[in-house]
Amino acid sequence: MTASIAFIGVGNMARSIFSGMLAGGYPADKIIGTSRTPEKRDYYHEQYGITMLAENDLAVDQADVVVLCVKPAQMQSVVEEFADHVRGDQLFISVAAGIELDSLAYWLGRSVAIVRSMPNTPSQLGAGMTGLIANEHTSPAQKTQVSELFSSIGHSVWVDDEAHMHTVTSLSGSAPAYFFRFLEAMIKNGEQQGLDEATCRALASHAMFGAARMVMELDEPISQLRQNITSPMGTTEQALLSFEASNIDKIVAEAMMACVNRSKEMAEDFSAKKD
Ligand SMILES: NC(=O)C1=CN([C@@H]2O[C@H](COP(=O)(O)OP(=O)(O)OC[C@H]3O[C@@H](n4cnc5c(N)ncnc54)[C@H](OP(=O)(O)O)[C@@H]3O)[C@@H](O)[C@H]2O)C=CC1
Ligand SMILES: O=C(O)[C@@H]1CCC=N1
Repeated sequence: MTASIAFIGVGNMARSIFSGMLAGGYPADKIIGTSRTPEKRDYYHEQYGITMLAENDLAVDQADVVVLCVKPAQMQSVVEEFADHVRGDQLFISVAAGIELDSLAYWLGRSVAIVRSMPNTPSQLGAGMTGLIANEHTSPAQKTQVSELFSSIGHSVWVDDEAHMHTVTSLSGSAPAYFFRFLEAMIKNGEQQGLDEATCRALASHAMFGAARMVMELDEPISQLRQNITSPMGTTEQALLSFEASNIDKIVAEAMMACVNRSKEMAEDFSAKKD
């Protein structure tokens, strides 16, 4: 039987997940979303055909699976408000950065299956990547259910140590934004060289897409794929030398560690253990 799934907080990430699910054939009448904003409720209902509710507790009452999609700072108050409605047979999935399984369990107030996930927005195109970790109350069947859900909108990996979720955030959750920023810089320079924005966008994004496909589909070291483009005394070599002169490894490592450190800070700031 198809599970009823409630998304608590319909924003960018929830929309990315359920629109990917709908595109993959998940029935709209099995998806519930919540929002405090009447216009958003009307819009999402009309646009996607899903049920939209103002009350989180009513959504929880009707759901087999509850996906927690509010901002980390809002998670405690949102969860505590509906905690009285939680049933032991439900499965909770959080997408929030930094929020730990123990904190979620504490706020939910009972022994229940909880999966912490770190998805990303390409999920809306079925091209997502999600890191997952489950608490001790999650059964193998529930883990399979979660794998199937995230596989329907892309790929997923389970990690065995919750600390690795910070790394997952820096490698895939936040990473689409790094690549958007890189593309923005490339397009800006292409325009400065005289090409129009649309042409620059097409050229650079297809280069990024093709490169990503080569990495995923060819069984070759990435360094080899790079060298195959880099003719001695050619153009690519000059571009790469420029990156090295700016110490690209250091730039990227600093950005990723800034992401990881913020994720750790959020875990500390929004931990139930601080109550
Ligand atoms: N964006 C991304 O790429 C990723 C985000 N995440 C995680 O996803 C979560 C959501 O992020 P994102 O989607 O970007 O944020 P958004 O601000 O886009 O979405 C959060 C939504 O929560 C709703 N909300 C807030 N309070 C309540 C409430 N009491 N009841 C019901 N709904 C509520 C808001 O809608 P309204 O005000 O209308 O109620 C808002 O649209 C975060 O925890 C983030 O860490 C994880 C991976 C990637
Ligand atoms: O920026 C954030 O905090 C969220 C988590 C990963 C992507 N967006």
